[in-house]
Amino acid sequence: MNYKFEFRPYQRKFKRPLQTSHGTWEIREGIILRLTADNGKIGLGEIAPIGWFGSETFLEALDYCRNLPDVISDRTIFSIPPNLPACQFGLESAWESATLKTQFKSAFSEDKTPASKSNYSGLLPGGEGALLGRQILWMQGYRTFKWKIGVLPFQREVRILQELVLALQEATGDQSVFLRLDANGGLSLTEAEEWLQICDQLGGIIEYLEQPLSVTELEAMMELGTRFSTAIALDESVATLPQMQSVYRQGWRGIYVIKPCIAGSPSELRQFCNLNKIDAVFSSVFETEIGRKSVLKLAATIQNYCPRAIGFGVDHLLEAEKDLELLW
Ligand SMILES: O=C(O)CCC(=O)C1=CC=C[C@@H](O)[C@@H]1C(=O)O
Ligand SMILES: [Mg+2]
Repeated sequence: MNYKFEFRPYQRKFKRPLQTSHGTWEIREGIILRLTADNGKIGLGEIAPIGWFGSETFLEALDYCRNLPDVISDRTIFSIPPNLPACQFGLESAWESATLKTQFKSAFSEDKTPASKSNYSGLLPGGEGALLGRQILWMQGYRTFKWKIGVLPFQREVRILQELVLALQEATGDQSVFLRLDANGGLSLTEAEEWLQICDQLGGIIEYLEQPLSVTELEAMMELGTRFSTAIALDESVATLPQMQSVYRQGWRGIYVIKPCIAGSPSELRQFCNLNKIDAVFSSVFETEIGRKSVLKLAATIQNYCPRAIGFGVDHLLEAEKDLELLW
């Protein structure tokens, strides 16, 4: 089958530059795709790369799209090179929505009601902003929160964490509340041990410590996992499907924070998760609702994907989305 191929680059500003231990991120650049099948059916998809996180760069993705012909075949879509995982995800997702009839009932509803937010994890502002940010997200219905650490000096962050946990414990009635800490690979082994020691003393409210060490320290993170009760989750170490497969082969059976939009082929990702019963938490890359819809569709087909909140509580950090229909 052949498809008319159209694409439109977009930009979306963060309200405040996103601080991580990789640096600051001010503008999310991506590409919206439209495939029109011979029978007139249309499929939308999104390419939302994060070069510094492990996928191709935005410019590499744009260059790839510019070199595609106006009409592309199934063969082209399923032979995108593995060094372009965000392109693989975007094009295959658009193909799925232009060809597959399956509707899906996602466990993660898209409506903005507080109840639906309980299945989502809300990303808190870095540093002291987390305290006010938590109150705002709490009122919106979130009960799982993520906070980036390794941004301020250790002692200051520990003090903020203690205030955050106290506020959460006071606010919590009978509902379970979780806090995720994300170090973006920026801690030393000693700092990671100190953080895990503190987490273990907080009585289970810390769901996991995400990517405490750099991607080259898998063995050290596996060893940490045997010494502390707080779970460790890999993120940068499993940014793409080849990395997930390599880490699984090396014996990682802990949590995989999966960013489907930059991981690669959705069908191969589905197979990897279902075959290996991966303890997965799907995570946003600050894509638009087109990319998010593709991810929710994928999450609905991952058998044991449900118990953990999905890391898509990020919209509040970005400027309002432009109406993507106006791109055409
Ligand atoms: O995973 C989430 O809950 C939200 C998304 C998120 O935290 C991230 C998205 C993209 C890059 C990073 O800044 C960050 C992460 O490291 O997980
Ligand atoms: Mg992370």
